Amino acid sequence: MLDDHLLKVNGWMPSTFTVWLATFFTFVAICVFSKKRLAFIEHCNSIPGPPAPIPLLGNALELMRDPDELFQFLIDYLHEWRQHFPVLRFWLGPFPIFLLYTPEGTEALLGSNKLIDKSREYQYLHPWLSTGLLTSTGTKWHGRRKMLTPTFHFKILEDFIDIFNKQSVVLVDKLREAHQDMVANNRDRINLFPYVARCTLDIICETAMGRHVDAQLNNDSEYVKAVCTLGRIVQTRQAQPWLQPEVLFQCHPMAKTQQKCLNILHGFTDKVLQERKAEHRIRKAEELAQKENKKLPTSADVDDNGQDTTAAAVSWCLYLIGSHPEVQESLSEELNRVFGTSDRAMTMTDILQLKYLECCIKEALRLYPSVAMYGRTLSEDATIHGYVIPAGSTVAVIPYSLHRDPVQFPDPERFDPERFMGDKKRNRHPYAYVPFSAGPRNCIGQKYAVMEEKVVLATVLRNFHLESLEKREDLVLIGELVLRPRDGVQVRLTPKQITPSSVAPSYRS
Ligand code: HEM
Repeated sequence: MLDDHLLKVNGWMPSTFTVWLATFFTFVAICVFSKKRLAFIEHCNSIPGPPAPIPLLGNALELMRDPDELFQFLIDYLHEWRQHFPVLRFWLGPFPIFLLYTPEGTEALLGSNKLIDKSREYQYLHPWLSTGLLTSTGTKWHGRRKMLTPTFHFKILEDFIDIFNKQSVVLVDKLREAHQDMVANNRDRINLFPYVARCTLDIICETAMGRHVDAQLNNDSEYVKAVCTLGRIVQTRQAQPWLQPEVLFQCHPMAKTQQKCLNILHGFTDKVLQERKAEHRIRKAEELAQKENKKLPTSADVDDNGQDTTAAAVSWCLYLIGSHPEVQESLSEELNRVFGTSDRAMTMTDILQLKYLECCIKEALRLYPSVAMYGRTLSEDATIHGYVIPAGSTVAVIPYSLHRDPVQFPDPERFDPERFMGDKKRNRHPYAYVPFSAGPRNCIGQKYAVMEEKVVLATVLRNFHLESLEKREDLVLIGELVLRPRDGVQVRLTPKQITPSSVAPSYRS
C-alpha cells in the first residue's frame, strides 16, 4: 500500500498491462538470446573437437592439470588429432577456442589485415603490461606500432652491439665462476637457464631504458623471480575459467602474490620512467630552440616479456647444441674462421658472417618456439579449412605443433640446422615457420632478438665447450608465457683457451 502511494507520488505506477508487457518482452529476449546461443553452440560443435561433457565448464576439467603436465597433454592431444582434422575446437568454460597447427590455417588467421585483435586470454596480462603494443588493439595499437617501428631499425640496432658484447662477457665471467665452483665441489653440472635469463634482462633494461639492473651481478634478482611467478599465474588463469572473473580471482591467494610481483616490476619501471621523463624535460628545455619534441616509448610498449622470450630461445639453442656434438663441431669451425682464438669484440660484419649459427638459432626456435601459443579474438567470421569460425571466438596458433608438420619438415623431431640453408627452405609454405608470428602483428623485436642471440651464443661458444646432460625425452616442458624446460638446461662446461687480441679491441675493453 505504502509502495503504491510512493509510486503515485512520483507520478507513475505500472498497470497490470505494463507488468505483463515487460514480462513478455523479457521472456522474448531470453528466448531470442537462448536460441542464438544454442545456434552458436551447435555451430561451434559442428567444427571438429572433443565433446564438452559439462555445459558451463566445457572441457575445462580435462585441462585442469598440474602446469608440469598441461603443455605435454595438449601437445600429445594435438599430435593425435592432427592425423584426422586440420582444426581443434575446445570449450574453455562457455568460450570456444579453436587451435590451428597447419600452414594454411595459420595463413588464414595471421595473413589477415582485419583479424588483429588479441584474444581475451591476453587480458590477464593487462595488470602487468597494461595495454602496451603487445596487448593493445585498434587505433591505439596502430599508433604505437607506427611510433615504435623506427626504434627497431637496423641502424639503431647496430648501436646496441656494444651492450650485447658487454653483457655477454659478464655472462662468460659468471659461467667461469660457476665452473670453478663446480670443480671445487665435485659437481658435474650447471643449470644455464638462470644465467642466461639474467643476462637477457640486463640487456633489455640497458638497451630499452638506458638503465643497469645488474641482474647478473646480483644473483638473487627479485625482478627475475617476479617475472617467473607472474608467468605461472597468467597461465593458470588462462586454463581455469573459475579464476577468470576478477571478483573470484581476488578471493584466491594468487591475487596477493600477483600484487607483490607487480609492485616489484612496476616499482622498478616507474622509477626508471620518472628518471627518463625528468631527463627528457631537461633535454627538451635545451632543445627548445630547435623545436624538437620526441615521445618516449614506455616499457610496456617495448614489452618486458621480450627478455623472457630471448632467454628461452638462447637457452634452448645452447641445450640443442650441447646435445649434438657434430653441430657443435661445425659451429666451432665457423667461429674459428671468423675469430680464430682471439677474444676480440663482435662487430656487425661478424654477425652477418655467422650463417651456420643463424641456422642453429632458427632450428632451435622451430623445435622450441619461445611463444608456444598466440591467439586472436575474431572481429568477424573467418573461414579456415572450410569451417566458418564465428566472430567473437578465440583462435590460437600453436607453433610447437605447426613446426612439426612432417610434410614441411621431414623427420620433424630431428635437430638439423641445415634445413634453413639455401635451397632447402625454398619450397616451404610461407606460414610453415612462424616463431615470431607473421602479418601485421608480427614480432617487432625479431631482428633485435636474433642479433642479441648471435652475440650471446657466439661469446659463450667461443669460451666453452658444452655437453647437455638431459635427454630430450626426459625434459618436462612448461608452456607458460614462454616455453621453457622445467628443470632448466643442465650442462657440463669445459672452458676453452682464448688468446687476448693484440690487433683489435678485446671484448673486455
Ligand atoms: C626470440 C625472441 C622472441 C620471440 C620468439 C618473439 C616472438 C613473438 C611473437 C610470437 C609475437 C606475437 C605474439 C602475439 O601475436 O600474441 C611477438 C610480438 C611482439 N614482440 Fe616478440 N619475440 C621475441 C623477442 C622480442 C624482443 C627482444 C622484443 C622487444 C625488444 C619483442 C617485442 C615484441 C612486441 C612489442 C610484440 C607485439 C607486436 C604487436 O602486437 O604489434 N619481442 N613476439
